[in-house]
Amino acid sequence: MKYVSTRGKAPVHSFSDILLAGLAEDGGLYMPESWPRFSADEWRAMRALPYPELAAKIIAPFTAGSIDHDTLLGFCKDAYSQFDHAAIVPLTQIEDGLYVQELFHGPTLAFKDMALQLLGRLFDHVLTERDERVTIVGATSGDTGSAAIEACRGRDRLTVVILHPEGRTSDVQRRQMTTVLDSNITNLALKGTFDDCQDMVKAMFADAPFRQDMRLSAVNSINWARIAAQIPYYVYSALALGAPDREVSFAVPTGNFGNVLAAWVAKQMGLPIRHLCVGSNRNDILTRFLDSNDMSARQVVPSLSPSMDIQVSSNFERLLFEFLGRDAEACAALMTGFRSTGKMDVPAKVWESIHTLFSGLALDDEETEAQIRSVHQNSQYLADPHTVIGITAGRKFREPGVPMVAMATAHPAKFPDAMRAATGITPALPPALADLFDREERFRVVDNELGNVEDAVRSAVLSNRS
Ligand SMILES: Cc1ncc(COP(=O)(O)O)c(C=O)c1O
Ligand SMILES: N[C@@H](CCOP(=O)(O)O)C(=O)O
Repeated sequence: MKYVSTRGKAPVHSFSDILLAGLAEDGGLYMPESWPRFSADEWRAMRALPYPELAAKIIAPFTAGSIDHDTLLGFCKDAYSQFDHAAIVPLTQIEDGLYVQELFHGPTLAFKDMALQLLGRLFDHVLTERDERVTIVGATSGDTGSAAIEACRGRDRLTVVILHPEGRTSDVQRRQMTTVLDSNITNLALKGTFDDCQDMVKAMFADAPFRQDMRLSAVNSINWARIAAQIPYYVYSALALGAPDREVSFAVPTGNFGNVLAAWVAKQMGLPIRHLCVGSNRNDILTRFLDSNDMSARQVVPSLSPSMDIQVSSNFERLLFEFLGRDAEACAALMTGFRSTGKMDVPAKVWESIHTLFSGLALDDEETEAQIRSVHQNSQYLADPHTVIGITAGRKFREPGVPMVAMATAHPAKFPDAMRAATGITPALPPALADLFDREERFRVVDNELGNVEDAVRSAVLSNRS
């Protein structure tokens, strides 16, 4: 498979190249040149596959030409071997027509493990083949950071620098990152929001000499490999609920738009997905856009679902590119305009076709807390503050005869204060994390200033190599 940039001014690359590059040189995001498709018979034949085999089948067309199927299968088996549920991504019915699919059975208790456990292995493989090293710079609002750290710790071809917004993650989320003391891991607490962290990562990529010198790479969902590895769980639940002989809808709590984008890709690949419902907190730019074509960024406000405290959703660019008929020039113009004005005028026709497939629902903190309580009381299901937003969106948009699957993106133990306030229950951390609050923490607070952050990245690389 070859990959093109959404801004049309970067060279076409192979999977291995874009895995290491992360972001395209023209500031755009990589997209596959074409969509692989499976026939109804091919989907049916996948119904009996264990999750790692299903994952390898779905991801293989995207790695074709770079990584062969058997090698990929080995990585998938290994990546999902340490998940704490036999089904890896178990599906539970909580109401009539409404299901929850749990994506948090990996080592760091959030859906990010689904892709990052695989990415760590892919990075190692490609870097060993090429005898190279890279520096991963990542931005996190709480979950990507720990999943990336866990997947990459101790890998000597990788130096990892993660930026989190100071004081804006839960304590559990912060400690899951800052208590990992391996020499290839550095945590920076940026004085700012997640959007500032993500902007900082993009600014480092835009500094061509620095990018080259440090051999920068990415673990956020700007890296296409993240999206590819998030597709299989949609296939898994759709097949379990009757696809390809029945349509299925999904409800996804959304921030950077990477998770729901993977569902949309599954539809491009021929999976009969009827409707995609997006849930957000008060940082509701995406749901405002879906409701009324209002794509205007506001100040990021802290919420009970900190991982979704995001206003600039990177992966929206990929959707836009596709709905603009892959017109890279138009896409680049809209994205640069958005960057400079904080507002995007999406052509009405484009908005209408997106709106036909996607719907959005935003909940404020009070509603989120009330929904956690009500789902627990009515269905005996303990949903974390992100998951419950997806469940509520799914409930609103479900249609008779079409199963609605809400994605459970994080374990409730990551947000003990919110869970206790809503239900009186403090979910326990699993045994592997039971001593999290006794562990030593290491991180540096940095100003939101490019030079400072680049210096910190440089010294992380030097100290990891010495
Ligand atoms: C727990 C949780 N739920 C939902 C989201 C939103 O997912 P996405 O950014 O892929 O839209 C995130 C962060 O990305 C998350 O960590
Ligand atoms: N919610 C994320 C933010 C980054 O999203 P990503 O999927 O692009 O890595 C987080 O928890 O860090």
